[in-house]
Amino acid sequence: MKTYRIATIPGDGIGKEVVPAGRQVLEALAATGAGFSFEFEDFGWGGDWFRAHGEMMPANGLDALRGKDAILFGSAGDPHIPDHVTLWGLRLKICQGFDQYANVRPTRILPGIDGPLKRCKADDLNWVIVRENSEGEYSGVGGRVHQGHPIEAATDVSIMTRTGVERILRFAFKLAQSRPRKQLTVITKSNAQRHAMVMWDEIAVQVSRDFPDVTWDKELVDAATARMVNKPATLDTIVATNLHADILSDLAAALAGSLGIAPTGNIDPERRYPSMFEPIHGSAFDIMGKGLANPVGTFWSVVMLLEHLGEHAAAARVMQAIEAVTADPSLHTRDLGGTATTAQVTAAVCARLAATASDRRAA
Ligand SMILES: NC(=O)C1=CN([C@@H]2O[C@H](COP(=O)(O)OP(=O)(O)OC[C@H]3O[C@@H](n4cnc5c(N)ncnc54)[C@H](O)[C@@H]3O)[C@@H](O)[C@H]2O)C=CC1
Ligand SMILES: CC(=O)C(=O)O
Ligand SMILES: [K+]
Ligand SMILES: [Mn+2]
Repeated sequence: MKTYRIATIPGDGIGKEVVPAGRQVLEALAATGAGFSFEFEDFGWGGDWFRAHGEMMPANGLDALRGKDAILFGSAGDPHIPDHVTLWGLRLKICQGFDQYANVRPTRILPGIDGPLKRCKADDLNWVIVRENSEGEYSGVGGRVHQGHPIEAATDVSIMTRTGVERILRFAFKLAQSRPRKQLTVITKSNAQRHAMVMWDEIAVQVSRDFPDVTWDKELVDAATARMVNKPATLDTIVATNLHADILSDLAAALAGSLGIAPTGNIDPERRYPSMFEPIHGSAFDIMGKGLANPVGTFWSVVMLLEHLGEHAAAARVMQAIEAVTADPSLHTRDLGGTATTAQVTAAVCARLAATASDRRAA
């Protein structure tokens, strides 16, 4: 029987609640005759590790992850440590260290969930946002001088390389091609940002020639927000820069009902390194430690993890279990207007997996 080696990194805040819940779902899946097993290794990196060791993860931490089949991540962000220290010290260190350049963020309105758009039917909103995850606005290039003086200056330089832009556009065209509508929207800001974003548009034209069956269009990012709200059905696969897609995907999640539902994969498409799966949300300081976190974003990330491992039947089973649970309003957490706890939703998804396993045995 195949055993997958999975690293779990809960990190901070509600990451410590939703990652153990995600692991429970994977264990329930394996226990119900999935035909494979998991070997988990948990890493206690994050804010607590920082307080003890002065760094968010060990300097050689990537070496401990390198041999894993996948990583399940929670969140980096601690109320008592600056956000740029926590994010760069953990999540971005892993994403950049393992060149996980494609950040894939699907959004759908799951059964039973009441989205905020009154004219949007559930079927009208079915998107995958592809976020460039290695460079652009989050290259980490820049500096700060004369701190505290009137002449203080600071820069965050956005770096776009032809290699980086071409590989993410190629990934996005390929993903669009694999979806039924074969439709891609390339989002930039190439009116105001007249260098790198113009290069991005030009490379899009070049890459599109290799995908003649994909219908594609361009949208500026400001107009794209309005289109997401007013004409959601005109979008399918979307590709955008690191910053733009970060923002658009939180909007997408909210339009589909809650930030707590949305999943993501930080993917190395070439499979040189392990890929990392996480809910798109952060540490949620306002609800951490209360058992209120919606674990669905993590469970859907687990589905993406299973897809990445090639376990398509198991992925479909977990997705069906999630949808059966969202369809029941008594199992909605507070962000969805319900009263269920993280533990109750997790137990319900695990029970559903057990039930479908016995259905399969009976069949
Ligand atoms: N991938 C990562 O590691 C990320 C880390 N962060 C970090 O997290 C910290 C907090 O960031 P915020 O901007 O407040 O964003 P956030 O995503 O943590 O929270 C925004 C709002 O959404 C709610 N929310 C988020 N996830 C939820 C869930 N699963 N269930 C129910 N409600 C949920 C929160 O309660 C809060 O009201 C910061 O340190 C930030 O840097 C933020 C985003 C991603
Ligand atoms: C850091 C962050 O906001 C994200 O990865 O979505
Ligand atoms: K996260
Ligand atoms: Mn974000």
